[in-house]
Amino acid sequence: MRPPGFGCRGRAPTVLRPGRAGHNGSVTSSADVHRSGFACFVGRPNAGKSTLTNSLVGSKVAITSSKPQTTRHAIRGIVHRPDAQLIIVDTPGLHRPRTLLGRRLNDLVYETWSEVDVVGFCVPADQKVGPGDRFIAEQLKKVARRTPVLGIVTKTDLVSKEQVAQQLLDLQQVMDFADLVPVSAVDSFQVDVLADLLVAQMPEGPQLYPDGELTDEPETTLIAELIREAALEGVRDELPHSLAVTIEEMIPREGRKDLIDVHAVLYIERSSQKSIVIGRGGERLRAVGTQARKHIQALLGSKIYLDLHVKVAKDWQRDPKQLRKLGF
Ligand SMILES: Nc1nc2c(ncn2[C@@H]2O[C@H](COP(=O)(O)OP(=O)(O)OP(=O)(O)O)[C@@H](O)[C@H]2O)c(=O)[nH]1
Repeated sequence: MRPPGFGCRGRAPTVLRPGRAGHNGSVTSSADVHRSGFACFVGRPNAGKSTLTNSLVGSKVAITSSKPQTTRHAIRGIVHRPDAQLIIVDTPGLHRPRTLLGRRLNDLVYETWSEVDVVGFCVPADQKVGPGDRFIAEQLKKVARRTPVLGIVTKTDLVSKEQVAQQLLDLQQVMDFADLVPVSAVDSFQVDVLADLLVAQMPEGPQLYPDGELTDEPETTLIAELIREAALEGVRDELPHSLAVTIEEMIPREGRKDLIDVHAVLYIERSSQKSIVIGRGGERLRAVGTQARKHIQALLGSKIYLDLHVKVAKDWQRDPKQLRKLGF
């Protein structure tokens, strides 16, 4: 269920910024104001958007991986602060679509941009600002009149201070930003500053989610994503895009209060991919299960038995019926 306000841009136009003069000339201190709203991060695949979301939220809600285009769902992380509630929508990396899945992912990105209060454009510090970034900037300019865009240089821990400064200058060339900020999610450098900048763009508003809630994604979606994340580790280039995970069943074990049975299916596109996912004597699949189980148990706060099956859904990325079945 969407909380009130999401997707509604018709909110009070006069938003008092903390410490800034309002229309009546009075200065509003941040202590007087509670803000709430939505933010999303955009950027090339692998720019560090999911990791930044997790760092801001302080918990693993979006899956991260060194494989590009890992994120497929608009998972929202929620940042709770005394003065604000910031809901972060994690979008897939924008790219030139080659398949039906690719086009659907891009549509999801554009839809999200028009619904949020602020967009953070992420560019990694260790890669030159390039055609991919300029492509995104061109698309962002279309929404920038309505939605403020922050320029975020990510992964600053990977380069020198001088390179960070140069990257900020280079990023500034591609479009006008409401603000520019360098961050590192890995060593938490300036993540709090970024949170302040995002919150400053939120309208005044009440808390939209209860205290302690970190995401409104269904638990099964998070669990499926954790399994996919584990399965992505160490697989070769073309396979990541062929993997999809569904949770078929999740039930408490009869007579056991402390154990949940989770039955999941890992889909691939071709039977030739089966041996890669399963590994010799089932070795790889077992390792995937062990890693996923660890994260799922942490998420649920309960022991689980994870039953993983591998099935072939032939060319599912190009088949509308199968895409629907897999939740896209
Ligand atoms: N050193 C360093 N690595 C980072 C940082 N943030 C992310 N990474 C790494 O960069 C890779 C990509 O990070 P993600 O957060 O998955 O990137 P993403 O932009 O969400 O990627 P997509 O889902 O493909 O769009 C992972 O290997 C992360 O561990 C950072 O601040 N410092």
